[in-house]
Amino acid sequence: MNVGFIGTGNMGRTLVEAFIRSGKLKPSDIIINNRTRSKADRLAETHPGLRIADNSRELVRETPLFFLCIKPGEFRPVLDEIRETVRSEQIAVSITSPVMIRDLEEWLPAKVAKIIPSINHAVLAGNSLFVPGNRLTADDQQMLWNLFSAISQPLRIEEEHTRIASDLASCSPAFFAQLLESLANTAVKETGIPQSSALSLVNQMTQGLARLLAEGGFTLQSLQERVAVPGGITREGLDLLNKEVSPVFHELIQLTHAKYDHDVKKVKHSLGHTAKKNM
Ligand SMILES: NC(=O)C1=CN([C@@H]2O[C@H](COP(=O)(O)OP(=O)(O)OC[C@H]3O[C@@H](n4cnc5c(N)ncnc54)[C@H](OP(=O)(O)O)[C@@H]3O)[C@@H](O)[C@H]2O)C=CC1
Ligand SMILES: O=C(O)[C@@H]1CCC=N1
Repeated sequence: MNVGFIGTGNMGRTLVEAFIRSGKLKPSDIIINNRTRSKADRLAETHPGLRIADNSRELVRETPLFFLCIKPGEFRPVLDEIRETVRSEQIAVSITSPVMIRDLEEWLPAKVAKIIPSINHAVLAGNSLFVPGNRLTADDQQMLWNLFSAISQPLRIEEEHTRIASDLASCSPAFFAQLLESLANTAVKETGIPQSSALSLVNQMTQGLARLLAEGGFTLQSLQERVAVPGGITREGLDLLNKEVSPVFHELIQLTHAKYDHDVKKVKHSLGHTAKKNM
Protein backbone atom coordinates (compact mmCIF):
# COMPACT_ATOMS: atom_id res chain seq x y z
CA MET A 1 0.00 0.00 0.00
CA ASN A 2 1.27 3.50 -0.83
CA VAL A 3 1.56 5.74 2.23
CA GLY A 4 2.06 9.50 1.92
CA PHE A 5 3.77 11.95 4.24
CA ILE A 6 3.11 15.66 3.77
CA GLY A 7 5.93 17.35 5.69
CA THR A 8 9.28 15.67 6.26
CA GLY A 9 10.56 17.82 9.11
CA ASN A 10 11.56 16.34 12.47
CA MET A 11 8.58 14.09 12.95
CA GLY A 12 7.66 13.31 9.33
CA ARG A 13 11.22 12.11 8.78
CA THR A 14 11.26 10.18 12.07
CA LEU A 15 8.06 8.35 11.08
CA VAL A 16 9.26 7.55 7.56
CA GLU A 17 12.55 6.19 8.88
CA ALA A 18 10.89 4.25 11.71
CA PHE A 19 8.47 2.52 9.32
CA ILE A 20 11.38 1.61 7.01
CA ARG A 21 13.57 0.47 9.92
CA SER A 22 10.75 -1.70 11.28
CA GLY A 23 10.31 -3.36 7.89
CA LYS A 24 6.61 -2.46 7.95
CA LEU A 25 7.00 -0.21 4.90
CA LYS A 26 9.52 -0.41 2.08
CA PRO A 27 10.91 2.86 0.68
CA SER A 28 8.96 2.11 -2.52
CA ASP A 29 5.70 2.14 -0.48
CA ILE A 30 6.35 5.73 0.60
CA ILE A 31 5.63 9.02 -1.15
CA ILE A 32 6.69 12.28 0.46
CA ASN A 33 6.30 15.97 -0.12
CA ASN A 34 7.90 18.86 1.73
CA ARG A 35 7.58 22.61 1.27
CA THR A 36 11.36 22.95 1.03
CA ARG A 37 12.20 20.40 -1.63
CA SER A 38 15.84 19.87 -0.57
CA LYS A 39 14.69 18.31 2.74
CA ALA A 40 12.64 15.69 0.86
CA ASP A 41 15.53 15.14 -1.57
CA ARG A 42 17.89 14.32 1.31
CA LEU A 43 15.46 11.77 2.75
CA ALA A 44 14.92 10.16 -0.66
CA GLU A 45 18.69 9.95 -1.25
CA THR A 46 19.10 8.06 2.05
CA HIS A 47 16.33 5.60 1.16
CA PRO A 48 16.52 4.64 -2.52
CA GLY A 49 13.09 3.83 -3.92
CA LEU A 50 11.29 6.45 -1.84
CA ARG A 51 9.34 8.76 -4.15
CA ILE A 52 8.86 12.52 -3.97
CA ALA A 53 5.60 14.09 -5.13
CA ASP A 54 5.91 17.53 -6.74
CA ASN A 55 3.11 18.85 -4.53
CA SER A 56 0.62 17.71 -1.88
CA ARG A 57 -2.16 17.31 -4.45
CA GLU A 58 -0.10 14.85 -6.46
CA LEU A 59 0.76 12.95 -3.26
CA VAL A 60 -2.88 12.70 -2.23
CA ARG A 61 -3.84 11.43 -5.68
CA GLU A 62 -1.53 8.45 -5.24
CA THR A 63 -2.02 7.40 -1.62
CA PRO A 64 -5.01 5.77 0.09
CA LEU A 65 -3.45 6.81 3.41
CA PHE A 66 -1.56 10.03 4.05
CA PHE A 67 -0.09 11.75 7.09
CA LEU A 68 -0.16 15.48 7.76
CA CYS A 69 3.21 16.00 9.48
CA ILE A 70 2.99 19.78 9.58
CA LYS A 71 2.63 22.35 12.35
CA PRO A 72 -0.78 23.74 13.39
CA GLY A 73 -0.27 27.06 11.55
CA GLU A 74 0.64 25.19 8.35
CA PHE A 75 -2.67 23.32 7.96
CA ARG A 76 -4.68 25.96 6.13
CA PRO A 77 -2.52 26.19 2.98
CA VAL A 78 -2.18 22.41 2.81
CA LEU A 79 -5.93 21.84 3.25
CA ASP A 80 -6.66 24.54 0.65
CA GLU A 81 -4.36 22.72 -1.74
CA ILE A 82 -5.64 19.16 -1.27
CA ARG A 83 -9.34 19.49 -0.42
CA GLU A 84 -10.59 19.17 -4.02
CA THR A 85 -8.43 16.10 -4.60
CA VAL A 86 -9.14 14.13 -1.42
CA ARG A 87 -11.64 11.28 -1.80
CA SER A 88 -14.03 9.85 0.80
CA GLU A 89 -12.37 6.41 0.88
CA GLN A 90 -8.98 7.89 1.80
CA ILE A 91 -7.56 8.09 5.32
CA ALA A 92 -5.96 11.35 6.49
CA VAL A 93 -3.97 11.25 9.72
CA SER A 94 -2.93 14.37 11.62
CA ILE A 95 -0.01 14.09 14.03
CA THR A 96 -0.74 17.49 15.51
CA SER A 97 -2.64 17.85 18.77
CA PRO A 98 -4.34 21.30 18.44
CA VAL A 99 -6.11 20.46 15.16
CA MET A 100 -9.49 18.97 16.00
CA ILE A 101 -10.73 15.88 14.19
CA ARG A 102 -14.12 17.47 13.55
CA ASP A 103 -12.46 20.45 11.84
CA LEU A 104 -10.49 18.16 9.56
CA GLU A 105 -13.68 16.24 8.83
CA GLU A 106 -15.34 19.51 7.80
CA TRP A 107 -12.48 20.30 5.44
CA LEU A 108 -11.89 16.89 3.95
CA PRO A 109 -14.32 14.17 2.83
CA ALA A 110 -11.71 11.62 3.99
CA LYS A 111 -11.77 9.34 7.00
CA VAL A 112 -9.74 11.13 9.65
CA ALA A 113 -7.61 10.09 12.62
CA LYS A 114 -5.28 11.86 14.96
CA ILE A 115 -2.18 9.87 15.93
CA ILE A 116 0.37 11.70 18.05
CA PRO A 117 3.80 10.10 17.72
CA SER A 118 6.99 10.55 19.71
CA ILE A 119 10.73 10.80 19.06
CA ASN A 120 10.95 7.42 20.82
CA HIS A 121 9.63 5.78 17.65
CA ALA A 122 13.09 6.39 16.14
CA VAL A 123 14.14 3.34 18.19
CA LEU A 124 10.75 1.63 17.73
CA ALA A 125 9.71 2.47 21.30
CA GLY A 126 7.22 4.65 23.16
CA ASN A 127 3.46 5.10 22.94
CA SER A 128 1.71 6.54 19.89
CA LEU A 129 -1.56 8.19 20.90
CA PHE A 130 -4.47 6.97 18.82
CA VAL A 131 -7.64 9.05 18.40
CA PRO A 132 -9.87 7.66 15.64
CA GLY A 133 -12.48 9.85 13.95
CA ASN A 134 -16.06 8.66 13.44
CA ARG A 135 -15.72 7.88 9.75
CA LEU A 136 -13.05 5.20 10.21
CA THR A 137 -14.34 1.65 9.93
CA ALA A 138 -13.23 -1.07 12.36
CA ASP A 139 -10.94 -2.39 9.59
CA ASP A 140 -9.39 1.06 9.07
CA GLN A 141 -8.73 1.34 12.80
CA GLN A 142 -7.17 -2.11 12.89
CA MET A 143 -4.95 -1.29 9.89
CA LEU A 144 -3.69 1.93 11.54
CA TRP A 145 -3.22 0.14 14.86
CA ASN A 146 -1.17 -2.60 13.14
CA LEU A 147 0.89 -0.02 11.28
CA PHE A 148 1.80 1.85 14.46
CA SER A 149 2.37 -1.38 16.40
CA ALA A 150 5.42 -1.89 14.19
CA ILE A 151 7.11 1.26 15.51
CA SER A 152 5.47 1.88 18.90
CA GLN A 153 2.87 0.77 21.41
CA PRO A 154 -0.33 2.45 20.27
CA LEU A 155 -2.57 3.70 23.07
CA ARG A 156 -6.20 4.64 22.46
CA ILE A 157 -7.03 7.97 24.10
CA GLU A 158 -9.96 10.37 24.10
CA GLU A 159 -9.40 13.55 22.09
CA GLU A 160 -9.93 15.63 25.26
CA HIS A 161 -6.82 13.99 26.75
CA THR A 162 -4.63 14.62 23.72
CA ARG A 163 -2.71 17.45 25.37
CA ILE A 164 -1.82 15.79 28.66
CA ALA A 165 -1.05 12.47 26.97
CA SER A 166 1.22 14.30 24.50
CA ASP A 167 2.98 16.03 27.37
CA LEU A 168 3.72 12.67 28.96
CA ALA A 169 4.56 10.70 25.82
CA SER A 170 5.86 13.17 23.24
CA CYS A 171 7.18 16.25 25.07
CA SER A 172 8.67 14.37 28.02
CA PRO A 173 11.72 13.03 26.15
CA ALA A 174 12.78 16.68 25.79
CA PHE A 175 11.71 17.63 29.32
CA PHE A 176 13.67 14.79 30.89
CA ALA A 177 16.68 15.29 28.62
CA GLN A 178 16.84 18.87 29.88
CA LEU A 179 16.44 17.82 33.55
CA LEU A 180 19.24 15.28 33.20
CA GLU A 181 21.52 17.75 31.43
CA SER A 182 20.81 20.27 34.16
CA LEU A 183 21.67 17.66 36.83
CA ALA A 184 25.03 16.99 35.15
CA ASN A 185 25.83 20.68 34.63
CA THR A 186 24.92 21.54 38.22
CA ALA A 187 27.21 18.74 39.41
CA VAL A 188 30.02 20.32 37.36
CA LYS A 189 29.39 23.75 38.93
CA GLU A 190 29.05 22.44 42.47
CA THR A 191 31.98 20.01 42.55
CA GLY A 192 34.32 20.62 39.60
CA ILE A 193 33.83 17.09 38.21
CA PRO A 194 34.72 17.23 34.50
CA GLN A 195 31.65 17.90 32.37
CA SER A 196 32.38 14.91 30.11
CA SER A 197 32.37 12.61 33.17
CA ALA A 198 29.17 14.14 34.56
CA LEU A 199 27.36 13.85 31.22
CA SER A 200 28.58 10.28 30.73
CA LEU A 201 27.47 9.25 34.23
CA VAL A 202 24.00 10.69 33.68
CA ASN A 203 23.72 9.26 30.18
CA GLN A 204 24.72 5.72 31.18
CA MET A 205 22.48 5.90 34.27
CA THR A 206 19.50 6.86 32.07
CA GLN A 207 20.11 3.97 29.69
CA GLY A 208 20.24 1.58 32.65
CA LEU A 209 17.10 3.11 34.16
CA ALA A 210 15.20 2.57 30.90
CA ARG A 211 16.29 -1.06 30.81
CA LEU A 212 15.34 -1.64 34.45
CA LEU A 213 11.84 -0.46 33.62
CA ALA A 214 11.67 -2.29 30.29
CA GLU A 215 13.32 -5.60 31.18
CA GLY A 216 14.24 -5.56 34.86
CA GLY A 217 10.76 -5.98 36.31
CA PHE A 218 10.87 -2.66 38.15
CA THR A 219 8.15 -0.04 38.45
CA LEU A 220 8.92 3.61 39.15
CA GLN A 221 7.85 3.00 42.74
CA SER A 222 9.73 -0.24 43.38
CA LEU A 223 12.88 1.23 41.90
CA GLN A 224 12.85 4.12 44.38
CA GLU A 225 12.28 1.69 47.25
CA ARG A 226 15.21 -0.50 46.20
CA VAL A 227 17.68 2.39 45.88
CA ALA A 228 16.67 4.47 48.89
CA VAL A 229 17.94 2.40 51.80
CA PRO A 230 16.27 3.43 55.07
CA GLY A 231 18.25 6.24 56.73
CA GLY A 232 20.49 6.50 53.66
CA ILE A 233 21.61 9.29 51.35
CA THR A 234 19.13 8.80 48.48
CA ARG A 235 16.23 9.32 50.94
CA GLU A 236 17.47 12.86 51.63
CA GLY A 237 17.36 13.66 47.89
CA LEU A 238 13.99 12.01 47.36
CA ASP A 239 12.44 13.99 50.23
CA LEU A 240 13.66 17.25 48.69
CA LEU A 241 12.41 16.31 45.21
CA ASN A 242 9.08 15.26 46.68
CA LYS A 243 8.62 18.75 48.08
CA GLU A 244 10.04 20.86 45.26
CA VAL A 245 9.33 19.09 41.97
CA SER A 246 5.58 18.67 42.12
CA PRO A 247 4.88 22.46 41.92
CA VAL A 248 7.20 22.71 38.89
CA PHE A 249 5.32 19.94 37.05
CA HIS A 250 2.03 21.53 38.07
CA GLU A 251 3.15 24.80 36.45
CA LEU A 252 4.54 22.95 33.42
CA ILE A 253 1.18 21.28 32.77
CA GLN A 254 -0.61 24.62 33.17
CA LEU A 255 1.80 26.15 30.63
CA THR A 256 1.49 23.40 28.01
CA HIS A 257 -2.30 23.53 28.31
CA ALA A 258 -2.38 27.33 28.00
CA LYS A 259 -0.23 27.14 24.86
CA TYR A 260 -2.43 24.34 23.53
CA ASP A 261 -5.62 26.38 24.13
CA HIS A 262 -4.00 29.32 22.34
CA ASP A 263 -3.02 27.10 19.37
CA VAL A 264 -6.47 25.49 19.23
CA LYS A 265 -8.03 28.99 18.95
CA LYS A 266 -5.51 30.07 16.30
CA VAL A 267 -6.12 26.93 14.24
CA LYS A 268 -9.89 27.30 14.57
CA HIS A 269 -9.56 30.90 13.40
CA SER A 270 -7.34 29.97 10.45
CA LEU A 271 -9.66 27.14 9.39
CA GLY A 272 -12.65 29.31 10.25
CA HIS A 273 -16.07 29.10 8.66
CA THR A 274 -14.57 29.32 5.20
CA ALA A 275 -14.47 25.54 5.17
CA LYS A 276 -18.23 25.15 5.16
CA LYS A 277 -18.85 28.17 2.92
CA ASN A 278 -16.53 26.92 0.20
CA MET A 279 -17.71 23.31 0.20
N1 LIG B 1 8.89 16.78 17.04
C1 LIG B 1 8.24 15.94 17.84
O1 LIG B 1 8.84 15.25 18.71
C2 LIG B 1 6.75 15.79 17.72
C3 LIG B 1 6.01 16.60 16.87
N2 LIG B 1 4.65 16.44 16.79
C4 LIG B 1 3.87 17.34 15.95
O2 LIG B 1 4.27 17.19 14.60
C5 LIG B 1 4.08 18.42 13.91
C6 LIG B 1 5.32 18.68 13.08
O3 LIG B 1 6.40 18.81 13.99
P1 LIG B 1 7.89 18.75 13.50
O4 LIG B 1 8.07 17.68 12.50
O5 LIG B 1 8.71 18.71 14.73
O6 LIG B 1 8.00 20.19 12.77
P2 LIG B 1 8.96 20.61 11.59
O7 LIG B 1 8.86 22.10 11.47
O8 LIG B 1 10.30 20.00 11.78
O9 LIG B 1 8.29 19.93 10.31
C7 LIG B 1 7.21 20.45 9.60
C8 LIG B 1 7.49 20.19 8.15
O10 LIG B 1 6.32 20.48 7.40
C9 LIG B 1 6.76 21.08 6.19
N3 LIG B 1 5.68 21.86 5.59
C10 LIG B 1 5.12 23.00 6.06
N4 LIG B 1 4.17 23.44 5.22
C11 LIG B 1 4.13 22.55 4.19
C12 LIG B 1 3.36 22.47 3.00
N5 LIG B 1 2.46 23.40 2.68
N6 LIG B 1 3.58 21.43 2.17
C13 LIG B 1 4.52 20.49 2.47
N7 LIG B 1 5.28 20.51 3.58
C14 LIG B 1 5.09 21.54 4.44
C15 LIG B 1 7.92 21.96 6.60
O11 LIG B 1 8.69 22.28 5.47
P3 LIG B 1 9.92 23.32 5.48
O12 LIG B 1 11.13 22.47 5.31
O13 LIG B 1 9.68 24.24 4.35
O14 LIG B 1 9.89 24.05 6.81
C16 LIG B 1 8.64 21.08 7.61
O15 LIG B 1 9.62 20.25 7.02
C17 LIG B 1 3.84 19.50 14.95
O16 LIG B 1 2.49 19.90 14.92
C18 LIG B 1 4.15 18.81 16.28
O17 LIG B 1 3.29 19.21 17.29
C19 LIG B 1 3.99 15.48 17.49
C20 LIG B 1 4.68 14.65 18.32
C21 LIG B 1 6.10 14.75 18.52
O1 LIG C 1 6.81 20.83 20.77
C1 LIG C 1 5.76 20.51 20.21
O2 LIG C 1 4.92 21.36 19.95
C2 LIG C 1 5.48 19.07 19.85
C3 LIG C 1 4.27 18.50 20.53
C4 LIG C 1 4.70 17.17 21.04
C5 LIG C 1 6.11 17.17 20.87
N1 LIG C 1 6.52 18.19 20.23
